[in-house]
Amino acid sequence: MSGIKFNHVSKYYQQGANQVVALNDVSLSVEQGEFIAVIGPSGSGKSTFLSIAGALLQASEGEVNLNGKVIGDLKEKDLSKVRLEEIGFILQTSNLIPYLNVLDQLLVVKKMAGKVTKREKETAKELLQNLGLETKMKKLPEHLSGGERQRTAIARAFMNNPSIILADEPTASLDTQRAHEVVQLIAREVKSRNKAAIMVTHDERMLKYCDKVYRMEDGKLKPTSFHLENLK
Ligand SMILES: Nc1ncnc2c1ncn2[C@@H]1O[C@H](COP(=O)(O)OP(=O)(O)OP(=O)(O)O)[C@@H](O)[C@H]1O
Repeated sequence: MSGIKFNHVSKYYQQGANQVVALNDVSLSVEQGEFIAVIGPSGSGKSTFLSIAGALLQASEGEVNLNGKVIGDLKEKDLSKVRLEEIGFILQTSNLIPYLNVLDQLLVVKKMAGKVTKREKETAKELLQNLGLETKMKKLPEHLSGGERQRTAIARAFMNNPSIILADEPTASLDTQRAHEVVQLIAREVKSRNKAAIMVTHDERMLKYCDKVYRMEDGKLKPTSFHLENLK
């Protein structure tokens, strides 16, 4: 199978003598070509959920399947490979490297792994062009607007053509117009290239771009009664 599947996943944290139940028996499947949103109050378990989906954190119980691989069965080396090759992370702040220009932000991982091929450079340029950054390729992050920085981070997340996209509050630092643009870009990538995407958001205006909306409450994930059709 491709995409993400959570099968009765729970996560517990030990806090002194107490055990915090951050995820409580979560089951969910996100198929290729599907864009889902997770909303919910602070502390409800959204970050924990996304970290487990991104193989950054292991579940305490249950099984997580990413593109047919059971994450709990993989060694750290294989987990790193999955993160690098199969998952594109888009975070709240763009986390760009201050001394690299926009083009190099996309190529830095390739550079570290060896030599950047002509083809890879072309791919990076095409991506930046698609995201409206063609005139910004040689600019450093400090000379970009918040929206341009976030679009650079998105281009970077798409660089490896990951089949899974995980976005944690991707619109938090953006104005309304940029926020819509950024989420539309994610939706477009999901639909045109058949990816599976999960977005954690507080921004209800962005839900209309998603296929399904779930609400996290006290570690439980439930489908919401948001009427997406009405939002469109
Ligand atoms: N490393 C940790 N150790 C102990 N408890 C933790 C840890 N990380 C999270 N928690 C607890 O687990 C619960 C879920 O936290 P989580 O960060 O997943 O929620 P969230 O919905 O992402 O919150 P927010 O919207 O504020 O980011 C909270 O009660 C939190 O205090």
